[in-house]
Amino acid sequence: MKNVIVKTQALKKYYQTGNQTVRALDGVDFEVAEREFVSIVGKSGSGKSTLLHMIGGLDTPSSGTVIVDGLNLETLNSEQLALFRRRKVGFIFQQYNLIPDLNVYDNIIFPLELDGTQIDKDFIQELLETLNISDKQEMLPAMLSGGEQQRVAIIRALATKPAIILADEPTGNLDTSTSHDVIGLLKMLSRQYQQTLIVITHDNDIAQMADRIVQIEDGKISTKGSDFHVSE
Ligand SMILES: Nc1ncnc2c1ncn2[C@@H]1O[C@H](COP(=O)(O)OP(=O)(O)OP(=O)(O)O)[C@@H](O)[C@H]1O
Repeated sequence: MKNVIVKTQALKKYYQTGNQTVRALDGVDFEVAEREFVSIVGKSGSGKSTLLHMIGGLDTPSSGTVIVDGLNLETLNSEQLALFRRRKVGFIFQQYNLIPDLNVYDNIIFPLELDGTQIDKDFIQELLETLNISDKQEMLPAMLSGGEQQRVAIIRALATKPAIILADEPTGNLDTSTSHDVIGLLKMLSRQYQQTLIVITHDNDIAQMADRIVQIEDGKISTKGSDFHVSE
């Protein structure tokens, strides 16, 4: 039995808009094992991003518990939560969120500098080479294609050596073949560096690349056809 690195219990997130309550998450019990690659699928508005935000400590639950790598996020103050986000988790979003005025290399090391962390230059060069972008490290993001920008965002997420990578529609802006390449690389790197990978996707082929697919429906983990194991 593998160690559980992410665990949510009776997790709820309700949003109040006017006199309407949106039950974005409505009782989610969810576990991810260390080094597992899980894809999260479900219709638009089903609660996928909300779940990822809770796991990443980007937002707080209405009720329920989120435990990541043995830390109950509820018990962390805002400073500890910021450290948790910077050190434990690597985020990759559909929008690459690169800083336009910084070149590729400086974008990658930006979170490390923010955190005052020692920069492992060899590791960054290895990532740049693996993702075939080392010749572009002095370029500004605007000079890169979408796929290249997303590869930079992936390196930036991996550079801090986080235990968990959380990716929200990371290939939503890319064509199908680039998307599959990018996820293939992400999967390979997460294996290589023994990271846990959670990816939200609308793309069935990408979902199938995971060890396990979890389906969210109306803020709950769907019981039909979900949580099945695609591979060992
Ligand atoms: N800040 C907010 N205020 C009010 N409602 C919100 C807020 N954030 C999300 N919601 C609502 O919560 C529900 C779940 O949203 P969420 O973004 O988690 O869905 P999703 O499955 O990620 O959708 P998509 O695939 O379109 O990104 C939706 O009905 C959404 O409108």
